Amino acid sequence: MNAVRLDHVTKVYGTGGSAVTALEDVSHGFARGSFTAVTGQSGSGKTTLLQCAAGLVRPTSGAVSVGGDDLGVLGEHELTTLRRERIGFVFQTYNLLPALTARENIELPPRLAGRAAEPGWVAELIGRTGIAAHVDRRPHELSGGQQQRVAICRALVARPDVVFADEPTGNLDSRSGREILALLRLVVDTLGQTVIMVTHDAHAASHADRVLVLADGRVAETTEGAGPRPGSPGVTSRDAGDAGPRQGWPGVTSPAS
Ligand SMILES: Nc1ncnc2c1ncn2[C@@H]1O[C@H](COP(=O)(O)OP(=O)(O)OP(=O)(O)O)[C@@H](O)[C@H]1O
Repeated sequence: MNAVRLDHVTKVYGTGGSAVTALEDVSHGFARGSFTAVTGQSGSGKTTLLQCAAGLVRPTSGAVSVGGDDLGVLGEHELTTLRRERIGFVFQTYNLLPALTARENIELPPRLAGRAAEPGWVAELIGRTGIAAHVDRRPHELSGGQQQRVAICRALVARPDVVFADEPTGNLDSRSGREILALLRLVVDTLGQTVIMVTHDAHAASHADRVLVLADGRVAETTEGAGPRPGSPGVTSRDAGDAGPRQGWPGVTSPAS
């Protein structure tokens, strides 16, 4: 079962002589519970793919589905609702609201949808991402890595079908970047979450199960099974511990569990 599927997606910006084909006939299924990195040179179409897959940009032709629902038949209002309720976003620049505390930022998506956040789930996310001591602070009082953990909690709070991460480690030092990648890995392995991450960084891509390499708007290469699982040499217990609780999340206490 795919969380997200693109079928023959083409996106052309502009018309006539100034037309740019950013994506050309891209077909790909992103399996539920998988971690995919989308990589490729600048201008290869990574952001356009993410925006089409997330319903932010409509393809010129082809179809996109999220959780089995065809985005092409949805109006703007329905698309906005789908993005809010079924898609989580993590950005390079965190995009937290500066006037709100970390906790208020995390609880914002359900509030915007007119619902209260689930207290147990919020508490679990805060605990698991290791930010319990910081939740009453505002974003400017947090480090970049802490802000990105808050952003990951916010992305997960509505239990979305998929989380899109756009260069999530781009603004972080290498240690914080490693911790965030380990955390995204845990989110996939322990919550069964689907993560699609756009990145320039080959090291970041190596945390994924699958790497999609774009070139000139096409899928040039797909590499399977690149990502390390918790307990494997690629994800050290130190990385995983830094990303969350020392005991690990349920189901990741040992590689065999
Ligand atoms: N809104 C737009 N209008 C016109 N052309 C655009 C628009 N957005 C992207 N493009 C063009 O589409 C192509 C793909 O751009 P895209 O941003 O998807 O690539 P990218 O791989 O994400 O690049 P980068 O790594 O530099 O962010 C590029 O040639 C870009 O100039």
